[in-house]
Amino acid sequence: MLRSDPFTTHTDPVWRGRSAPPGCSVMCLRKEAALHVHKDFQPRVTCACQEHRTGTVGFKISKVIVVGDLSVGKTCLINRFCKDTFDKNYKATIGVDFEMERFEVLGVPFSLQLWDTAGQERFKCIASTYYRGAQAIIIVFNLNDVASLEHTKQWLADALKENDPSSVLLFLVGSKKDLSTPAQYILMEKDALKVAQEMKAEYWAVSSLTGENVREFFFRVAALTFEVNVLAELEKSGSRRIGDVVRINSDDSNLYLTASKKKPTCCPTKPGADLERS
Ligand SMILES: Nc1nc2c(ncn2[C@@H]2O[C@H](COP(=O)(O)OP(=O)(O)OP(=O)(O)O)[C@@H](O)[C@H]2O)c(=O)[nH]1
Repeated sequence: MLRSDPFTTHTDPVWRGRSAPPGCSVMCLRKEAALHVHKDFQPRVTCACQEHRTGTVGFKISKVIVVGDLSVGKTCLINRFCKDTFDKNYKATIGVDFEMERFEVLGVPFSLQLWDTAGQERFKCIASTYYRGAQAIIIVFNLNDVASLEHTKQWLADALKENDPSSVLLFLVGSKKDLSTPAQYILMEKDALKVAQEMKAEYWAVSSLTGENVREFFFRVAALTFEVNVLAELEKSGSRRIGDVVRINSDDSNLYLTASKKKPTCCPTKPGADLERS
């Protein structure tokens, strides 16, 4: 998320009512700001999970598509997260491929289906037939190739033709961070943030070679997608109960949260991990 002011409340549909965590004064999203770390799921969502009012969310598989120019590192990004592997040899994706990942968010099972799509022009028309029904779109560019950043707008436009722009979550991901010098990275980040702002996408910079930010990024995708699904379920069931925010402090930036420090008013606090891969 683009955060020009650390304490502003976001007004677009995804962020409405949620404040940026204190201390997050940077322009691009840092892992300290991640939802699952700071435990600022919307109160309605936390409460619904604790009261087992999440309907079919636990049985659902949410589709996430990964798009971007050829060779920007889409396959490597998914493989780093799902298999913890990295292949330095380039093998073009032909059409599409997908991986399933299971999580547990606030005690509720949740699955993501990560669709790796081909960046090569000749496979694009096959890949685009799989864009439909995505809950999140990840647009990848190479941090060392400015043209790949420029092309992200077209990738987004194509993906949005098949999806509802008002409800889909957007992520702009700069890849191959290990290949940038700090000075090069700062320059590219400036441009990337502008593009992310225009797209209303959350910006992340990752390296699949070193693994930097990869896990944090996908946990973030899972947490936000989960939250949107629970809210949709609550809308469907007409639930209007609002609970207090339950804040679970993690010792550091540890992703696995352990104990609740504050009890919500509407439901008992249940200690346990908030977001885990299973
Ligand atoms: N140094 C470095 N190289 C990377 C990184 N990610 C990917 N690569 C390399 O970049 C090349 C392309 O990676 P892929 O993941 O296959 O790219 P892709 O976007 O899936 O390509 P298409 O399938 O053609 O769309 C490979 O040689 C990878 O080893 C990274 O984080 N760091």
